[in-house]
Amino acid sequence: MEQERRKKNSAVVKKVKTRLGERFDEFKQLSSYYQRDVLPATEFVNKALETLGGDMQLLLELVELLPDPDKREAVIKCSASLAQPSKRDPAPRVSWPATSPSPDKGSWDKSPVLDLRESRSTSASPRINVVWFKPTDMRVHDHLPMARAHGYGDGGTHGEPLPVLHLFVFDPFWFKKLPLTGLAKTGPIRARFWMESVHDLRESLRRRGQELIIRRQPTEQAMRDISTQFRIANVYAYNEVCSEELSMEERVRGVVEAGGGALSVLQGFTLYHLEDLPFDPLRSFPQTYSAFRRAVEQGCRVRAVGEEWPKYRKTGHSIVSEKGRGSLQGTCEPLCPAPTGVEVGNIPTYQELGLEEPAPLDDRADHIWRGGETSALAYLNDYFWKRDLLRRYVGATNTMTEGKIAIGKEATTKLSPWLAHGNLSPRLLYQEIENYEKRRLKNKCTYWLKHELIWRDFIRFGAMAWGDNIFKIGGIGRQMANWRWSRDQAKFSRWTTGQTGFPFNDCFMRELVATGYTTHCGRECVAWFLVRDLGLDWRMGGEWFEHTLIDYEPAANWGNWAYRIAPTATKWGPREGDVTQSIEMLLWAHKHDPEARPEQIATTLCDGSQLRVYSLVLNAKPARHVKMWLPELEPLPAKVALEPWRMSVRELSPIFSVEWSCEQCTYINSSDRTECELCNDSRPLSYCGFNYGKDYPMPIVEPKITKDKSPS
Ligand SMILES: Cc1cc2nc3c(=O)[nH]c(=O)nc-3n(C[C@H](O)[C@H](O)[C@H](O)COP(=O)(O)OP(=O)(O)OC[C@H]3O[C@@H](n4cnc5c(N)ncnc54)[C@H](O)[C@@H]3O)c2cc1C
Repeated sequence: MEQERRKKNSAVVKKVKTRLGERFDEFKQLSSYYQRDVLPATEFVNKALETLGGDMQLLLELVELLPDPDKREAVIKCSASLAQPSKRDPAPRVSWPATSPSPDKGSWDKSPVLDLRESRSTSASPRINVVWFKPTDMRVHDHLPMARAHGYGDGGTHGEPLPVLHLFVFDPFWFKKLPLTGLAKTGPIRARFWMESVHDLRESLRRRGQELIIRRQPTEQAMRDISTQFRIANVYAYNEVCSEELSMEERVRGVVEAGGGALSVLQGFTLYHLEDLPFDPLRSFPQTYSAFRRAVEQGCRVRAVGEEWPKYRKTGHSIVSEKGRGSLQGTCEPLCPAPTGVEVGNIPTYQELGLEEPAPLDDRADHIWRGGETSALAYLNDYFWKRDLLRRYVGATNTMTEGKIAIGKEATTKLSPWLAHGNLSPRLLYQEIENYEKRRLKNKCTYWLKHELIWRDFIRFGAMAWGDNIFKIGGIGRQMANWRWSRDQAKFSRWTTGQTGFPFNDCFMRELVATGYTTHCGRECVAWFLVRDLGLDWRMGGEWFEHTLIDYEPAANWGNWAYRIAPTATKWGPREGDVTQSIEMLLWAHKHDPEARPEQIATTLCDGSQLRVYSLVLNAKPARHVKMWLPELEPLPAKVALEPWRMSVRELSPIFSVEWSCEQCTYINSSDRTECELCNDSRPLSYCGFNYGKDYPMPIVEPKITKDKSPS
């Protein structure tokens, strides 16, 4: 009997689906609310009729699809009474949009404005829940605040079903000027990524019959405005760890509580849950990354993705991998209705945000990122499953394994912009690594990606433990306050524009400006150079990164500067009488590039320090990275492109190994030279059309040159 019913139903579904197209999905959504008791029978019938264009016959046919016989019967009764209009229930308190707003085409600024009612919240105003999305959680998968707002509590229980308003605010806070440099907190490249992410989130919600309400004003003001129209029962949001964001949270809490509601702040962003940590991050945070890693690896588990959502929990489909369903369907359904009568709001223009429109991303970029969960998941699928790159992943912070080079398009995942904006949940990424390990291969590379996510957690929980010290000149242990810091604007400007005359700095800085990204190795090179060699206030570097990075996240940026860069750089030098020390990078390059021979780089090593500064020069043999971002150095042999001062320092000869042959000074040792470069008193500063000092600047500080010192 039941089998027959199912057979009949699937025939009905097939027929009606073709006829109704998108409206069938709407109907399905409505019936899921009805089955979950979010909608009473009368309201379900009213809305279903609207969706079906008033076709009662069709409705009765579709009602047969409902599995629960009581629910079917209630609808049939209700439809009969609806035949007499006078008996219809009064209009529901919270109404629905007749159809989901159609996705914006072309410009995403033209989102429709729904009926805006000027009203003051009263006890009769509709009660709603709010999901407060932030720039760090722009997705629908594995989103705890969304689950809670839609009535899913711990263990998947069903809470009070209220209409849910989804909110994203372009708060002017994110675009205000930074104190030392006067730069906008968010630069144009990251702003574009945000806009794309917001657009994607809005589309994703619309596909679920929801709407993303967008505002451009202080967040607490946005909340206040909403509370003049609705009674806000609960605002659900992810937690913050840095002080300015926490202050914003407190202001929002004030507004919500004044209206009789509550702000529920839920733990997220990290791989591990705060409550699962085997130590109290505020009282006994591990002193070092290694201690942190050992503690979490031994003492806590990673919670499952989206365990709050019954449908997702039940099917357990991968939303990424080839063997799973590969779509977001079921990750966060069914949902409560959206309130209507709200101005939906547009995504602002660059001009409205006070920014210049950015040029398209430079095609030399490691990746042309597009913001949003859709592209994040597609990219992840591509990296893991289609191109199968995880098996040879190197990892951002993998600096100790000789021969490993963390520069290059495939050496690291390039997921940071999506992780930083919450387009991708770290738990989902972790789950996918485990899938990969089960299905394809488990090796050091697959582990290393988990290790990087632990780094990410260390820095984020660290920001809780270290507090505002990560923004202060003295740093985490306040040990750097009295170091000789400078704020020399001319030096800073040469650093930011990639004109210091040190290719290992300049290539990464130019890449950063053009793309919003450079590898971890690049970030460490330029950051160390700023502190150790230029002696500039490290917070100026921090601000530059904050403005420029496409993957900026406050804890990750300031935490890395305060924990990793500034203390190490000031500990090791420069000491009295020292000149540039970051040349150590060349030593590191040697260790990592099997093709670099000691004698090729031994001439420009720093003096003694074992500090390992990485592999800038990676791809050292052809100096690929340097030449890609500093095309003016293209005519130079690789060794000279990496250290152009070889052209001007007699002790560094032979500068060009190619064609060199002067034992007793008669040979023209390179193509355009008329005299031996060693024996010639006026050493030429041009080579194959390259004019040193004109095409590329002389070094901003003197390179430290230690002749004939081989790396240990
Ligand atoms: C001075 C400085 C500032 C930085 N600022 C940021 C920032 O604002 N936002 C940011 O996401 N990363 C920052 N990093 C960390 C790191 O450089 C980038 O996360 C990494 O380069 C991103 O490339 P990927 O996604 O290919 O890395 P992968 O090697 O693929 O790593 C996977 C993920 O692990 C995380 N991760 C890896 N290393 C770190 C780390 N040291 N700290 C925090 N997370 C890490 C990132 O989310 C990254 O996407 C900074 C590093 C330094 C030295």
